[in-house]
Amino acid sequence: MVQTAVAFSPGHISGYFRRVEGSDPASTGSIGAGVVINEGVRSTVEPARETSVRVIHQGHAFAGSPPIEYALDRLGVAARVTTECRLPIGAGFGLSAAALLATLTAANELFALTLTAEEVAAYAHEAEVLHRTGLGDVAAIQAGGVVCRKGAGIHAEITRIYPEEPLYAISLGPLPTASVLSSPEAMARIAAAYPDRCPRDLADFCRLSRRFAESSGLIAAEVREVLQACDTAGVPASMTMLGNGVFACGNGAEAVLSRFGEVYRLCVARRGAYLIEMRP
Ligand SMILES: Nc1ncnc2c1ncn2[C@@H]1O[C@H](COP(=O)(O)OP(=O)(O)O)[C@@H](O)[C@H]1O
Ligand SMILES: CC(C)(COP(=O)(O)O)[C@@H](O)C(=O)O
Repeated sequence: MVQTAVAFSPGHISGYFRRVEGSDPASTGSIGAGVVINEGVRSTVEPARETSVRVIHQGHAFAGSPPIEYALDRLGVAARVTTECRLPIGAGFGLSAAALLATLTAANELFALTLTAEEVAAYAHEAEVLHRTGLGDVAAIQAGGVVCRKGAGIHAEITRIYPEEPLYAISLGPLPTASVLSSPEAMARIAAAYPDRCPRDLADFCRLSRRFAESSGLIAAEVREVLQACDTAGVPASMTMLGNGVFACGNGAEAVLSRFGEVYRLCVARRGAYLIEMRP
């Protein structure tokens, strides 16, 4: 009998977004653009009498993840879950969505729930919206690419391009997504800053994101310092939404960012969440 399922989901860097308020969680979300990245969350799921989640990041383990606990409950299953990631949590890399998608993808196989990938995404999206940990990340992560979401929710029209070039990112600390999504002032500035067009390529994505970040009022002093260094070096860069971090692309990006912290070299993901293995 199979006892363990392991799945992976890529993360997502949001560059710009606008909240869309629907009549229920399924129709609530955001429009906007972002990049699905090859780094994300690996989740190991085993059946258990009661659900528990262990989050492992850089050798440290933390207990609990309300969105995952909620989503497993919605599926009517109980499991012992271990998530692992290299990128920092709460830093705008869409890891809450990745953790949900990886865990639910594994749970679907482990418990033979026979959900389609869209149904898995629907449960993950609901958990994100209800816990205010994300709006458009799950919709984006359903497949890879530089993503432009033209409507809210997982069934919205989404265009994707797949550039080969890498992008680079650093984190200067967390910015809890719920704290921004719960602030009417911040949400009003964000709505007014929305650029209202899709990016043509990765450099265009960086530029549109930067214009949005500038008018959103979300740029903290330490993020500003990194962006200024990128400007001086002629490197297109912006802020990871929603985190105190910077992403940048093109020649020289890695060299500039490395002056401020550990640089993550990221590629544009080719696909969404997938099962890695089932083992006894
Ligand atoms: N790797 C992970 N494993 C399990 N839960 C996670 C993980 N990453 C985020 N979460 C959940 O999401 C919450 C943070 O959400 P958020 O600030 O949106 O992070 P991010 O910007 O990384 O998506 C965490 O408190 C936790 O409940
Ligand atoms: C920006 C955000 C609302 C949150 O993203 P994160 O902090 O990475 O969970 C995202 O879900 C979006 O709608 O674009």
